[in-house]
Amino acid sequence: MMARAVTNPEPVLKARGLVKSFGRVVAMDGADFDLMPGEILAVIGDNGAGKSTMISALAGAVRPDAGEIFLGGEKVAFHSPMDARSQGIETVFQGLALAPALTIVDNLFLGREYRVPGLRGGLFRLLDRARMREEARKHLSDLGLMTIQNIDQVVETLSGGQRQGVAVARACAFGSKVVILDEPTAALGVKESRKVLDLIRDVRDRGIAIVLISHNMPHVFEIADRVHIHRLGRRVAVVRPSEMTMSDAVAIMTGAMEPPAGQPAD
Ligand SMILES: Nc1ncnc2c1ncn2[C@@H]1O[C@H](COP(=O)(O)OP(=O)(O)OP(=O)(O)O)[C@@H](O)[C@H]1O
Repeated sequence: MMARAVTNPEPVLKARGLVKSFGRVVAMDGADFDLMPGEILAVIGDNGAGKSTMISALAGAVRPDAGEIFLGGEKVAFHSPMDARSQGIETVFQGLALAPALTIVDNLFLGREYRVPGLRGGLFRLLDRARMREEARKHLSDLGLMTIQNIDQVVETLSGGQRQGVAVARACAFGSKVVILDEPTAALGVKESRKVLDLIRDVRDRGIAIVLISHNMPHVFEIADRVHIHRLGRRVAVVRPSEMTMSDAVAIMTGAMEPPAGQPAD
């Protein structure tokens, strides 16, 4: 009988030994990270554990002092968030990166507007509004966000959940491989959080790998495929919600409990 080949898929995004100090504070102290294709990976850790610093390094917003980052198996060095974005890593930073005074369409295409073809677009930078509106409508309806009736609505008139929805739609609309969401439900009520969680699952089901940083353990345990536990600047364990209770995960996070033997599994 032939042995069945067991191939571990290559992580979409991977980091090894990331280090970053801010003066005397060591925010990352040899942090490892693995995001597998098509998964929702939650990152949890106490305040100050270094989650944001690690995510910022993966998103091109922080330059690590040491360590390596691999995208699709290739070593990368991001020089800016735009650089990471152009290689397929979209990040919705905490507090949202939407411009409140602009419309939904304008926000979706902010920084990557379509120009009309020819001289009028090239020389005079004329925007191709019709194309942007058509695509905005398509992205929002693909993600089941057509409850937002009017794509010309100004973002500041939307509810918190709708805004988060637009930010997520924007992040996954542009051929991304990875979407990083920093506390996407932090400011939301129960109903709105639910919509955003459903949306995150939909995005995952469309094949985009998602990193979800959250302090909300019930949310994490509801939607994450795996949970990366961060403590004192590094990964101490990766667990599956189906195999560990929430209180044990929190105990590992705070140092009250040792991580399971053999952790973190590579
Ligand atoms: N730009 C900076 N300058 C100085 N110190 C920083 C900077 N960014 C982070 N730190 C410090 O690095 C450590 C890790 O911070 P970080 O924000 O990454 O943690 P966190 O796990 O995301 O915390 P929280 O859950 O509170 O957001 C903290 O001690 C923080 O004060």
